[in-house]
Amino acid sequence: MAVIGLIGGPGAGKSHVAGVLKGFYPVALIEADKVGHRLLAQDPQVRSLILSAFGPGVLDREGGIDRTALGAVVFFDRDKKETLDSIMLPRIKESIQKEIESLTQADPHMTIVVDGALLVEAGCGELLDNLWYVHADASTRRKRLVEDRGIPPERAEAMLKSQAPDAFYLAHADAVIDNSQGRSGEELEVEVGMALEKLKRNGMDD
Ligand SMILES: CC(C)(COP(=O)(O)OP(=O)(O)OC[C@H]1O[C@@H](n2cnc3c(N)ncnc32)[C@H](O)[C@@H]1O)[C@@H](O)C(=O)NCCC(=O)NCCS
Ligand SMILES: Nc1ncnc2c1ncn2[C@@H]1O[C@H](COP(=O)(O)OP(=O)(O)OP(=O)(O)O)[C@@H](O)[C@H]1O
Repeated sequence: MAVIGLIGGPGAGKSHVAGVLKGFYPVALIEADKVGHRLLAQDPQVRSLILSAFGPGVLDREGGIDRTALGAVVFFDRDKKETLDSIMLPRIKESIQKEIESLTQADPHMTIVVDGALLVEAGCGELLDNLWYVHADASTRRKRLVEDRGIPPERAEAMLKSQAPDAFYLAHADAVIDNSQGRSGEELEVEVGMALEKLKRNGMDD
């Protein structure tokens, strides 16, 4: 059994690498973004804290949290992003921990992959056996966010600026997966396979 965390900036390709892993190996996937979306949509305490911190401008017509509006506030203002992080990250960690526990109970030998940009900031390091930094240069990431994901350029730029620099990720990573533009699918698959092999050799997947 091993729990692998995938970290990296927006557009680096964490979800893409998670997809490669899931396509080739029997792994369970936990997506931290989806955990956050669920909390925003379903947790009344989260809704109330967000409303107090950011005001009614971040609500949609039905009274739910409008993620586009909330992103427009926090990606452009460091203090507000810190406020959002203080509300979300401890709860995201708690949900991920519960999910890991229930997956492990169902199958103690399961390999679990957790995809999340802010796993280190959320204190999830202690839940993970191995942390992989998915890396792509800033211009590739910018291009992917704008062209592949349809995010407006100013918002993509603000998202890139609101995350930690390369040095932070490198300082915490056990392995680096290079997902730059121009790498072939086969190269990426080999690199992912090698990182898994290394984990096995180090006896972390028992
Ligand atoms: C800010 C929100 C409302 C924007 O929603 P939206 O649907 O537009 O974006 P989405 O959730 O798909 O996030 C896209 C990417 O933005 C980056 N990102 C998200 N939240 C943050 C943050 N607080 N700080 C820095 N980058 C972030 C991540 O790389 C993420 O993959 C949303 O991302 C959110 O609720 N963030 C807080 C939850 C969180 O911390 N998620 C990361 C879990 S590790
Ligand atoms: N190696 C690749 N080849 C082709 N397309 C890729 C590759 N890696 C990522 N992409 C595309 O780039 C976009 C961003 O990738 P992805 O969603 O995996 O990034 P992410 O790191 O999970 O981003 P975020 O933190 O914003 O969730 C997606 O549309 C994805 O399909």
